[in-house]
Amino acid sequence: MSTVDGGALVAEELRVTAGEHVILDGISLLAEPGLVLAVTGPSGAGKTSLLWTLTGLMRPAGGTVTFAGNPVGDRDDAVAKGIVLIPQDNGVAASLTAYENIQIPLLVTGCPAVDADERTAAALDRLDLTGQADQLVEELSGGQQQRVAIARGIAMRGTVLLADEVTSELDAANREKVLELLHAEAWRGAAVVFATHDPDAAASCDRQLHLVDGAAEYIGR
Ligand SMILES: Nc1ncnc2c1ncn2[C@@H]1O[C@H](COP(=O)(O)OP(=O)(O)OP(=O)(O)O)[C@@H](O)[C@H]1O
Repeated sequence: MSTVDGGALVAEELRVTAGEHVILDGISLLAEPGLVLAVTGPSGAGKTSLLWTLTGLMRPAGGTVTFAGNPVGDRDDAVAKGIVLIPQDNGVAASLTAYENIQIPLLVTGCPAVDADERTAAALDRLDLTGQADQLVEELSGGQQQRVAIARGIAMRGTVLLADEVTSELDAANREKVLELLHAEAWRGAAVVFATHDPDAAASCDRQLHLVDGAAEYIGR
């Protein structure tokens, strides 16, 4: 398994708005390499908005996001810094195969073809999807599609992995497997942030940032 020379992802005093609506106010976050940070909170608490802000998809109205001490700008800048997002809606292309959904982003980000093939096969294997490699994503179940999205995110081998509700459609066995994979990503050296509704899943993480009414508190060490 390759490792990354990761830095910390740090958000300070984030204020995130949508028009007049204040989604997050004064949120600070530390995601350290080697650890899995759970972001919890009720539906609408702002978990997705927080992850989108960390990866440059939403621009904060106030506050800062830095990686390894350098400001995170737009999405392209976040990608260049190795900040990988597995989105809540999976974001997989229905008309491509499972294999293509993982391989193409690797090729687009400059991974040599031989390495892309090796990483794609390995990621499919880790999610028990080798048998579905050549199936179109639209032919897969919701849980299988979610696992393709996770395989794609893991194959990117990011410095930071932001995983948004990635166990919501999985059975208990697959949920356990995915939690193990998130911890394996941290052991590889990534800083992992996992947004979840699931208290048991959150309890398995190293630390928990709980969002309520746009504010946050840390639970755990
Ligand atoms: N583009 C937007 N325009 C207006 N309101 C928005 C926008 N994006 C998010 N919101 C609002 O911000 C709040 C937080 O939404 P967000 O999706 O971040 O919450 P969440 O904690 O991820 O919720 P869930 O657990 O249901 O996915 C919600 O009230 C939502 O309606």
